[in-house]
Amino acid sequence: MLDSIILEQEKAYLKQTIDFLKQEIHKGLEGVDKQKATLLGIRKEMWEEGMHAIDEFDQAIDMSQYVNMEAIETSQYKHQLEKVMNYQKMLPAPYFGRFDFKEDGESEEKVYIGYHNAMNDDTYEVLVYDWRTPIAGLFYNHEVGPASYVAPCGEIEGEMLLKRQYEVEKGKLKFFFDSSIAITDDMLKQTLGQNTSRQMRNIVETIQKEQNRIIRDEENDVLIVQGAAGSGKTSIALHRIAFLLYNQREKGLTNKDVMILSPNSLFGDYIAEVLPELGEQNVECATLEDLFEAYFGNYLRMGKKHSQLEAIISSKNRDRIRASIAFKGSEAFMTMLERYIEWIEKEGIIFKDVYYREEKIMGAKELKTQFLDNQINMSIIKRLKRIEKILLERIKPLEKAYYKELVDKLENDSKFAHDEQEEARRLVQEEYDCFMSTITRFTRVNVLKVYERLMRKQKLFNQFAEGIVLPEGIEGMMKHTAKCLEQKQVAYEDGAVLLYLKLRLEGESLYASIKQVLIDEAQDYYPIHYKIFKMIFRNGQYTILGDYCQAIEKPIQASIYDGIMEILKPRKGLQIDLLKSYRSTYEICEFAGKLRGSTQQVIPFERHGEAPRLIEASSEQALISDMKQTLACYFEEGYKHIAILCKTRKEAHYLQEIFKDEENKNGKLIISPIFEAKGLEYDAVMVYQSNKDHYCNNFDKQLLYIAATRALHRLSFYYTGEVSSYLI
Ligand SMILES: Nc1ncnc2c1ncn2[C@@H]1O[C@H](COP(=O)(O)OP(=O)(O)OP(=O)(O)O)[C@@H](O)[C@H]1O
Repeated sequence: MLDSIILEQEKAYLKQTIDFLKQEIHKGLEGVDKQKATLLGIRKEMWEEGMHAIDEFDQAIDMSQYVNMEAIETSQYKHQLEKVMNYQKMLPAPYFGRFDFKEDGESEEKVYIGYHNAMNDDTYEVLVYDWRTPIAGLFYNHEVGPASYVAPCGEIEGEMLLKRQYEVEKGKLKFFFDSSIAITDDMLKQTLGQNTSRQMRNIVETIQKEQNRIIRDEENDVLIVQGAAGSGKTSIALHRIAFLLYNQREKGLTNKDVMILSPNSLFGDYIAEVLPELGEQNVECATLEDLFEAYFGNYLRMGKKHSQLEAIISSKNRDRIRASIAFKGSEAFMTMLERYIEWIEKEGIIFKDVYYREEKIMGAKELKTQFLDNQINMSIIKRLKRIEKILLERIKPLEKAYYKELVDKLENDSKFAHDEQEEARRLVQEEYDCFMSTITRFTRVNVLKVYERLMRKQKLFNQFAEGIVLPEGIEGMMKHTAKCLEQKQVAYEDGAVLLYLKLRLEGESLYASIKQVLIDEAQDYYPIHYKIFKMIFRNGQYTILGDYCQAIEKPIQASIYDGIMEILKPRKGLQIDLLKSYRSTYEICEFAGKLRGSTQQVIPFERHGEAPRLIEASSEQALISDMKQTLACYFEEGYKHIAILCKTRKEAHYLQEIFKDEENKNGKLIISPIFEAKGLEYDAVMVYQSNKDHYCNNFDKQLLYIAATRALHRLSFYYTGEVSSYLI
């Protein structure tokens, strides 16, 4: 009886909300049309009043009024349009949750939570609260009982009397339940049980308490999140952006002030839908390679991260490559680079007396004094540019005199039968070019050459290496690097060094306006990268998300985050660990736990499925045939995104050829090396050739961990010979 009354009440509220939304959409669309007409009118008038031909001061003042009016109207128009669009999006399911909250000393309030606010502008009644409002935080943070939240006016205390979740589809209430009496989170289980899609989905309706804390944190300038595979790090990053864009809009934060540093360019595509789904515009997603390009343009290209990983996995020299990468990214090497930069400043630039024709313009000593006079902390390159400018200023009168002298001379030369002035200009230019080529020998710095010099000159290198433990085979590494740099071949790890040197020598920040930086797959970066980020995003707050167990080219160490705070030096910083994993079934998660090279226990979400399978085959042919059979079964079971993961790109090409006809109209088959699947997920994963020879050391184990944790529902390993000992 009581239940049916509640059901009727809920149905009535849903109808009331939908009616309200429809009415507002209708009104809004009319308003938008009118505003559009007004705006077009203003723009037309502006044009007719001669905006295109302002030459009087008064006219400019008149015009500025039009410009202001136009800006106000445009902003109102955009706002109105946005509201209509949000309401349209809300129509099929205006909210997904509710709680009843009784603030101390006030009456009880029903708070419905949805993707956006729905407020009656006449009565100020809020029918639905945006999930990002302060009060909505209660929904994610509290069960029934005493509860409080921080509103702009301070902490509000009270009691949560009821907490309810809804499934509304196409405007119809399908079901709802009170979560205070639910033992397991049914809604989350249902969501996680679905198939994955090509693109990442939002998790607004089921954000967990520990995730919510990170999404809503506004206190810390640097927030480091260490989380197991599938703990929701990437999802959190995107929801955090949506939260910050909503809550800091008034402080002026826009999508242009936010940057995601992603592991590869495909990743940007994978997450592209989430922010628009949440009603926000996408933010820029860049890789380290993109940052490099922004600074070096077309002059230089750096190698891709994937090529680096491929080299490590496939090369016989993998230990040497690993050692070189680790060293070039280390604090120790940066100390050396700093010593080198100091040396360049003090001794490395050889100034020479400068002459214009015969006349001395500036002596070497004066040049050096000018250069070292650095009261406003200018970068080396800027100071050199300043010197270049001074020198050019000084030769200007001499050039003029020279030009005059030449014209006179040519005019008096009866044998000269051409245009004297043109000839004089040519000769002055010639002299100028000669002057420039002399001074630019010390006023211009080529970063590539600077780095190459360090790698080529052993004595110089040793001078800066004092007290630093160098890796074995350093001479070979230097020679190899110098040779590559000479040929303008920049490996991924050398790209970072060049970027570091460029930023330090030039001191230019192209991204100083970025206020929020989100770094995903943080375990892939070295101290040098964080120093680079600090220089590039000098005004940014950072959210750094990673899992040290998903490193590929370096050993598993929980300490990888230690240096980050030191480098970024936040006023306030925090590291949070996420131990619960949501992506995979309980069985897959447990299985993957064995591969996770850490003592940190991961807590699987209680969603059960088939245990991962190890399938032995007598030959390669049999193995492929087994895989084909399983693939067909997986498609049959309704899985839509299936991946075959292998160790190298070469294997991936081989498998792509073999499986080229296996594409299924019911789903998609993706074949890739494990390192390319990082950060992504599939309904089912099959791992090719997971025998002992293929996966034999700790780094291989890390690859297997990444592979296993990509699977949501099904996981199987195929091998011939003996299975890798890590899997049993
Ligand atoms: N609160 C949640 N509600 C619903 N789904 C969730 C929740 N948290 C995580 N998920 C789901 O779990 C999966 C893993 O999330 P995500 O990719 O963000 O994790 P991750 O920590 O970045 O993983 P990895 O380190 O493996 O890249 C996704 O399918 C995501 O939708």
